Amino acid sequence: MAEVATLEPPMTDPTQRRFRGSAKIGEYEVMREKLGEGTFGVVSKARSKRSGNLVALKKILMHNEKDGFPITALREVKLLKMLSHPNILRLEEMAVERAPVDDKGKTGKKRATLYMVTPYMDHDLSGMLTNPEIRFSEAQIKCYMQQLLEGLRYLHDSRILHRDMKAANILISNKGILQIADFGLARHYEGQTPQPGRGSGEAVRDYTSLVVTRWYRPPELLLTLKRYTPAIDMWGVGCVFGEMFERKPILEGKTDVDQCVRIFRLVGSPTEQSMPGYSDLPGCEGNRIWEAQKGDIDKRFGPKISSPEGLDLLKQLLRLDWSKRINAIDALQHDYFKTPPLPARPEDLPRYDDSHELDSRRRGHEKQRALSPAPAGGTVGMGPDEWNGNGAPGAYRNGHDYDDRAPRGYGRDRGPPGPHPPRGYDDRRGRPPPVDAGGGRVPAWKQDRDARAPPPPTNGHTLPPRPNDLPPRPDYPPSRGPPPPLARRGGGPDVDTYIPTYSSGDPGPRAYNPRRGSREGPYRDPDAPPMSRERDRPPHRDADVSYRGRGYPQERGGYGEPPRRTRSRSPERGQRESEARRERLQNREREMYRR
Ligand SMILES: Nc1ncnc2c1ncn2[C@@H]1O[C@H](COP(=O)(O)OP(=O)(O)OP(=O)(O)O)[C@@H](O)[C@H]1O
Repeated sequence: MAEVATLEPPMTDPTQRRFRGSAKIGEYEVMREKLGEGTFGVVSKARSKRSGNLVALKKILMHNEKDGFPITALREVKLLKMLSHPNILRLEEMAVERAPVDDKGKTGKKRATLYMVTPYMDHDLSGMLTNPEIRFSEAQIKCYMQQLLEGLRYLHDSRILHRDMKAANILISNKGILQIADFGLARHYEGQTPQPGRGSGEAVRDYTSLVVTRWYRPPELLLTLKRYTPAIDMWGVGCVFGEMFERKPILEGKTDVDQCVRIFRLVGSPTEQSMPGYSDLPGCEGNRIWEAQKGDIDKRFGPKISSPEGLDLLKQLLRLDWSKRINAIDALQHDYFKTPPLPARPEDLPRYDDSHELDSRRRGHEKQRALSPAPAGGTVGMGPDEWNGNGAPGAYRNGHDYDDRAPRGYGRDRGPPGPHPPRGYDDRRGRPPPVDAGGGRVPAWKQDRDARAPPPPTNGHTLPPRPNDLPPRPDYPPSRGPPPPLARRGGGPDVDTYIPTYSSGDPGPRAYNPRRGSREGPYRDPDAPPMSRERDRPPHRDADVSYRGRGYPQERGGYGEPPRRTRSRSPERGQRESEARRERLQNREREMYRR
């Protein structure tokens, strides 16, 4: 929360009404139950009885009542309250629905439900692009791009990283106004604001790299750069720009490895010239499968983007070198916006029937395709990390192999809409995910009976892709042979695998220095909570904590199986241990939410 408190007051737009305060939910009449849903909110369409205006009510889901108000929602509310710009969704007020009272006038343990009230926007970009009745003209694309860049310029100038730039988070009204929404992953950043002609500048501290929906995630985050800059949002803008021409996400990676392969296939494989410092990034070790990619961006987008200026802007947004990737200030000055057809005026744009991402999912326009989960908003910095060997496709969601039956959303999977889950699967439609006996969230892999436990974490080391993650053979030169054997390290199934842990005597990977990568000392994830004492102690086979955060030989069970216990424990001791473990996990989770 500290980072929010230190926010400098952003520039304000006097034409925007400011945050009002709180209202009662009874002041709104719900018109449509569900416009959209995410992990922390179900969004409904409503009308204000006071003003008659249409609004969107985002219900803040409390997955774990014990933990109180979700930190992501708190962040979102705090940031939105401070922001004021025509291209940023405005938070009008919070609406409260009091917990139902019983005969004695008591609410019991139930808490009030909170809603974020924002102006109703007729469409989101993802919904529009999957609506076959909507076709964008080039002037219209330019108009939307200009507004998107204006919004981002304002955000970055206010030292805010959005960290979840994607088409579903870009809202558009029938007046042609575009607004950036969903600040659940946004945060304040330290460092210089972007300056004209100077990219996004240098970052001054580390943040978690587990942000941004995979299909929109920039290569530096896929390779786990932590000292990142607003350039991560600019990559997302590039993806959205391309999407407006192809009418579907341009890089639909099924795993993080596959995502990289697709990126490099589009823009060329990284070299020290095109992406200085890439080979020092933690995610690069052992993953050299992309060396021969050339890049087919001209061939792919040349015919679709009619002007060379448009193609150039796309290339500058999708630049591998994050320090040189174009910033919003410069992008707005790009010749693309100065050459005919000139950007349309918002008020001249056509009006359409409402289009939301959820509608397109319902209409079945989305093909059955890979979900591309980004980290849970609430689990930023948590959860299995593919590069760390847990990276089964979909690992954020179900902790093991990619499974396109799984529902969207659990653990705030920030992927594009997916197919509906099978009956009986908790699809979180307004319901919280299952909780375990201790009130904690049940790891997704535990919810799915067929799922194996996730593979062990690897202390922040990069592991080569598992065979299932590998792209088809042509991308993997046979001369290289199969990927090297997996280094075994790390912990059990319910561990926050994002936290690097080392057994004694194992220095672990060394720290990455983003200023040309000197590697010094044991690597420690800056976003991780302090190491627990257990993890600093030498391995102890029997206790659960002993295999958590430590390697165990492959022959002991392969992926995901913890080592077998060799000594029996008394039930009391077992219970004590599991309570202690639960408490540790909850503390860790709380710590993670705080980041
Ligand atoms: N003000 C609004 N007007 C109209 N629709 C909206 C509005 N706000 C959100 N939506 C719809 O709800 C969807 C989800 O909203 P939002 O991204 O804020 O929720 P979320 O819980 O953070 O979702 P996710 O976890 O997928 O990011 C949007 O894609 C959009 O379709």
